Amino acid sequence: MKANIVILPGDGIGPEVTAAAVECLRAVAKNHGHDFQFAEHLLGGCAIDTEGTALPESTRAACLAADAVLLGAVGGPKWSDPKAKVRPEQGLLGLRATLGVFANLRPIKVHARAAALSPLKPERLAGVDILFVRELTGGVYFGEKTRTPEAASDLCRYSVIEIERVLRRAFEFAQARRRKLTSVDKANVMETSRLWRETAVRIAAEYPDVKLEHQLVDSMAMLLLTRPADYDVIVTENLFGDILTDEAAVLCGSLGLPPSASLGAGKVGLYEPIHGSAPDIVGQNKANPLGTIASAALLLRYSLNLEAEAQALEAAISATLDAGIFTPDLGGTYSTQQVTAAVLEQLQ
Ligand SMILES: NC(=O)C1=CN([C@@H]2O[C@H](COP(=O)(O)OP(=O)(O)OC[C@H]3O[C@@H](n4cnc5c(N)ncnc54)[C@H](O)[C@@H]3O)[C@@H](O)[C@H]2O)C=CC1
Ligand SMILES: CC(C)CC(=O)C(=O)O
Ligand SMILES: [Mg+2]
Repeated sequence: MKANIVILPGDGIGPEVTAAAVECLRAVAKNHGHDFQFAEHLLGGCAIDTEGTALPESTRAACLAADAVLLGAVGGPKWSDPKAKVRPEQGLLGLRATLGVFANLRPIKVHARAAALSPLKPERLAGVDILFVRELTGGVYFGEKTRTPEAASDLCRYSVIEIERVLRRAFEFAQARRRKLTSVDKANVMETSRLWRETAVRIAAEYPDVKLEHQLVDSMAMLLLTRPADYDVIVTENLFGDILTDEAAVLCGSLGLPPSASLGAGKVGLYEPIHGSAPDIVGQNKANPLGTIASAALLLRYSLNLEAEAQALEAAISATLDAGIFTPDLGGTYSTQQVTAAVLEQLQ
């Protein structure tokens, strides 16, 4: 098949990990007789430096016209002055809104050898397989912001439509998995959460085969570490999902491992690792590329409908971890390029 894939390396370790994923996608294309065309564009701090804006019009247009978009990460200390007028993260939020990708899938799978590096006891990690569905285009990240010398505010707003559409996605994923859905909110305090919970109860009637439960976000943060194997699909709003999924990465052994797929009603999906630009390790050939390579596997699955190819890439990642070929975040001594070479070898 022919596919046009936009690559947004971004900032920090973004270019290192996207280069690794592109190599893997090229290998998959070669092995299976596909024609993937890659086009790189600017997003984030690198775009601010050259274009004065975090999401240039040329990037926006290229993403809208693509079959799929693969992103590294944006941001870093160079662009983090609190008084800065434009910020790299605005570019990423703008891209998510432009593509309308309201459902951010963040699968948390535990690979036994990598998870041995987790601070959690191995018996707690046995059988962990969670799919987070994080609402991605609403809530406090997108609400009105105010600032005076004395005070600041960020509005958290959700419409019923925004809540319904992401809940339906989550129920559908739960139907195809173990038929349990945990909806996470802060309904004891927040009005948006009360609307979220009310909507979840109403939508649940459409999915009688799925068991719905509610969990407050603060206790969820604790349960994720004490009883992680109890969860199947977890659906939550934007900010809670951002925080809980970085916490859940601890179950995997490193923030460098979990991938993500952001999907909406439109044709273009956005794929990115869940981590940020890791300024502390940039340019050292130390970044774990597996979260981005696994995001490329999700791209094959959800945007290109190439399930066998997605599975082949996931199996190559798994075999690399089986062999203990770890970057330093997993306690290893292998470089980004050596880990990528090991995945490529597994793909042969
Ligand atoms: N999607 C995106 O583009 C995101 C961007 N950011 C931005 O990234 C910048 C840094 O944020 P932080 O809070 O430091 O979060 P971070 O996720 O960049 O890094 C947190 C820690 O995890 C490590 N880490 C992250 N990814 C890794 C990988 N692939 N391999 C090995 N180690 C890895 C880093 O070295 C660091 O010690 C900020 O400007 C932030 O706004 C943060 C999260 C998401
Ligand atoms: C806007 C991003 C920096 C938010 C984030 O941390 C994420 O999506 O994981
Ligand atoms: Mg995050």
